[in-house]
Amino acid sequence: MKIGNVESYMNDIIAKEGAAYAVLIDPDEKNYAEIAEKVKDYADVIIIGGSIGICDLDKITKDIKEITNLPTILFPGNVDGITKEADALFYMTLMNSKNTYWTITAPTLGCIKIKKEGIEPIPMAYIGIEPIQNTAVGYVGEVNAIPSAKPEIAAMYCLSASYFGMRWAYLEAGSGAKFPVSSKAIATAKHLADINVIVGGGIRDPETAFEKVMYGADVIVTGTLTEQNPDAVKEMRNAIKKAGLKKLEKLTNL
Ligand SMILES: CC(C)=CCC/C(C)=C/CC/C(C)=C/CC/C(C)=C/COP(=O)(O)OP(=O)(O)O
Ligand SMILES: O=P(O)(O)OC[C@@H](O)CO
Ligand SMILES: [Mg+2]
Repeated sequence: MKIGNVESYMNDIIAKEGAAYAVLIDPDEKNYAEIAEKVKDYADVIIIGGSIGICDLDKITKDIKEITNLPTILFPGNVDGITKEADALFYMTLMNSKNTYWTITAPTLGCIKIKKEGIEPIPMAYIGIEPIQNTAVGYVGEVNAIPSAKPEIAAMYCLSASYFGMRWAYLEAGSGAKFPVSSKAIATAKHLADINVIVGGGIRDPETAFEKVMYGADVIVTGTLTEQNPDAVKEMRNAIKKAGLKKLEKLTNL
């Protein structure tokens, strides 16, 4: 399967800047247009999705695209999270769900529409990490949460995902998580698996974002922070890019 434009764009940013910044906009958020306006100059991509969504996704996605002029990637909470207005979609399997609906059936039920609408699928292993069990995604996705004290289990899922041919793994603590995915889990995953690692859930300040990138995160996602305070996006971007370049320097000086 060939790599599409949005995925190549993300790979280029990661190669040149060491890390990319994805702002999650929940289409259920009433002030999505205001958020889009405020983040457009600082996010690299906008990911659009909600874990319990009843909204006019076509219009909202079109509006966000027009306002930001950034690549939009769907982050579907179910088969109703697909719209032709988006540039790409995380074709995701919730790898450690107890219910096969979330590991294989939901994406499969969506794949023909994704093909028909010409949306670029980005294969992604979506991996739920403690404290995801206390968040909407953990509940809806019936996740068998990986203990935060067991980074090697998270890393094992990333290696497995890479052997399944996935190019992206999303270590997810859950939207609004009390604490983010551990840096040890990120570093262990990057050490073990040749896969791009997205980290999201509970990242509320630039210092945390900086640390997660230094430990290996290729993409940082913020949703709650930038929904509540879109202006935070500027210092988040600065921290992510500063860490990204530092990480690249370290790698080239090996
Ligand atoms: C690829 C296709 C068509 C479907 C995949 C469907 C799968 C596997 C979904 C995984 C389970 C799930 C509920 C994912 C939701 C991901 C998401 C949009 C998280 C963000 O949720 P928020 O809306 O920010 O959380 P709150 O509801 O707490 O605000
Ligand atoms: O809302 P936050 O906690 O930033 O989490 C973002 C994303 O990982 C949610 O799926
Ligand atoms: Mg939400």
